[in-house]
Amino acid sequence: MSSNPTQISDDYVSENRSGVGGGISDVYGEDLATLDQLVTPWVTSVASGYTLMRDPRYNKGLAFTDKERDAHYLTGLLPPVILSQDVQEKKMMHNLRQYTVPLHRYVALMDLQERNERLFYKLLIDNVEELLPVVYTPTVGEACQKYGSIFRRPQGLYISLKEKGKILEVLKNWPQRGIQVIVVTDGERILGLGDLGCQGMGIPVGKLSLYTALGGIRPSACLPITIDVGTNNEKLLNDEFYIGLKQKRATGEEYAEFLHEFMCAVKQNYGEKVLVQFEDFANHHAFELLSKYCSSHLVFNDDIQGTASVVLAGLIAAQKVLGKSLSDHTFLFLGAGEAGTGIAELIALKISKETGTPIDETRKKIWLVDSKGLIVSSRKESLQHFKQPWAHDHEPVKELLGAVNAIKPTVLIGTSGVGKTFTKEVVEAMATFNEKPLILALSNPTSQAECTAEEAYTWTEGRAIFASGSPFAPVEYEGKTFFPGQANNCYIFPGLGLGLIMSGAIRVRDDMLLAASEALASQVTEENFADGLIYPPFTNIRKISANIAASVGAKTYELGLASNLPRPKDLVKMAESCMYSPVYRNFR
Ligand SMILES: NC(=O)C1=CN([C@@H]2O[C@H](COP(=O)(O)OP(=O)(O)OC[C@H]3O[C@@H](n4cnc5c(N)ncnc54)[C@H](OP(=O)(O)O)[C@@H]3O)[C@@H](O)[C@H]2O)C=CC1
Ligand SMILES: CC(=O)C(=O)O
Ligand SMILES: [Mg+2]
Repeated sequence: MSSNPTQISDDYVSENRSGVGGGISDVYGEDLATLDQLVTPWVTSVASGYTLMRDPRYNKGLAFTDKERDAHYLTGLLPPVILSQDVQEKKMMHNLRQYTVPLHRYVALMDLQERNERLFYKLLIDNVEELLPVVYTPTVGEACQKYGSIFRRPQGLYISLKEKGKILEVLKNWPQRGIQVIVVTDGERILGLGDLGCQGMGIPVGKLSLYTALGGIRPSACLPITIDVGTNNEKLLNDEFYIGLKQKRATGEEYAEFLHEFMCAVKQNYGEKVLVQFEDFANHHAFELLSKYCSSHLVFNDDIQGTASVVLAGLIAAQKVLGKSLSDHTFLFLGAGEAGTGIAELIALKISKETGTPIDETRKKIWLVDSKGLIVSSRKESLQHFKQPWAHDHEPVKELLGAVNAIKPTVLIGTSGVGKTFTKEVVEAMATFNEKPLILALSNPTSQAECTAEEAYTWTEGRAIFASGSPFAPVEYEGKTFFPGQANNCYIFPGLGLGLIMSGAIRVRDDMLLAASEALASQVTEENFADGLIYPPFTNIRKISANIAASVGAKTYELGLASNLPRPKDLVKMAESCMYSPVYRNFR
């Protein structure tokens, strides 16, 4: 073999391409690359000493034992004390609690994730109720808004228009190979905060940390991606610290072609079974992307489908408190976009399956209001396609209050992204014709919630059943404590993803979402109901996720869409055994 490295590389490629590989296939797919396609030269080495301490996957900080310090050239690089992971956790939680500004906690947690991954996940798992609002909504929203200035080390993969024609190569730059879940955004509708362009990266990073902490997916199998096609946010375009492309968003053919290149590259690089979760795309792309790729890829839109599944779960659970079946309700939504119409459609499907009524009929119990008022048949021609099934016969109504008084809903759901829209009059109206009005203020972050928990309870004199997208603290009203629930898709996507992965699913179907809803609803206990909750607390979320995964897995096998055969007998056990544990490993 030549000593010229280029020559070696060429020999290697041509040898492999000729198929003389000793029967061993190239798992990285580089055999399939054309000769003129550039490949990344991967090197695998054993980390020790300083490099080991700087690798977040293996770093244990002061928890390295004397034996490990000796064997891995760490002696002297650390102070002499040896701390257990539990003591490290206690210390880190103590440090975090010193910060009074939530964003400072966020930055400290991101630093920890980059320094010591296992400790980060142990903290998150053991203190989920306390830390969820930091790594996720509401704080992640503020983090995205200020991403340019808090940005230290890049996380995730940035794919911008500059990489057009080379997306496959960019994917190959990511250091991990066995990717199982990708969360991708183009940053155009970040929570209810609008277009944050490239700074939306906080969302895929946060969602994937929940895939690991709540659903047990290995961190190395998770890939956060931000597609940067520009931004229409003038403030960002004029910000000298903005981290993304300073140009207006690509649209039309240019956008579609770029996304198509991305989806093809993902499948080529990671195969058929990688789950792609679309997150926080604007609705003018979200519905189209989902319908375009749902029959060729394992794709899932969290805002449309995950939100639908979590809300349906709450409604199924609420049947016990309200003594009413789903078909007895009348639903009114403020907001007719991804979340609103996604939820509406899954409710209609569930009622249709339960009662045997055609879905066109079950839709008639569901009404939606958008920025122009109640969606009614006289508006049909001018409506976006995802709103059209909800255009029922009714005279036009401009305002929410008018719609509430006209429709008299039993359930009011906010998915508008606009805060304070469930006014006192609206909530009081709900309380006049419902003994127990069910009010869901789903918009995130907290600043965009349609009403607060306190408002919901006081304006209904303590009769509301309330849940919100971002968490609210318990409320004292007339000597009684009310516990607001959190209706957020993070109850669903980690368990759903685990179920899809463990069964080797190749497609996502509505029946899997329904299975996830039933599984989540079945986890609400009598004690939770007594507290006024329609969702179980997050403290047991890994157990909940295992149950959701088992139900989704069972449905995947039933539908013939599972590729991990034969089907394991006990799917809950299977799910639990698949889950990542953040406990430190011992090094030889
Ligand atoms: N809790 C959870 O798990 C989730 C919460 N969400 C939250 O839901 C919100 C909406 O998300 P999404 O559905 O994706 O967004 P979309 O942009 O797809 O939809 C927003 C909808 O709200 C309507 N709207 C906007 N302003 C008003 C207003 N002043 N009065 C009445 N309607 C209005 C829009 O009307 P028009 O069509 O006329 O423009 C549109 O129909 C966001 O805040 C998001 O964070 C989303 C997913 C999950
Ligand atoms: C929770 C979520 O996905 C959203 O607000 O967009
Ligand atoms: Mg979202």
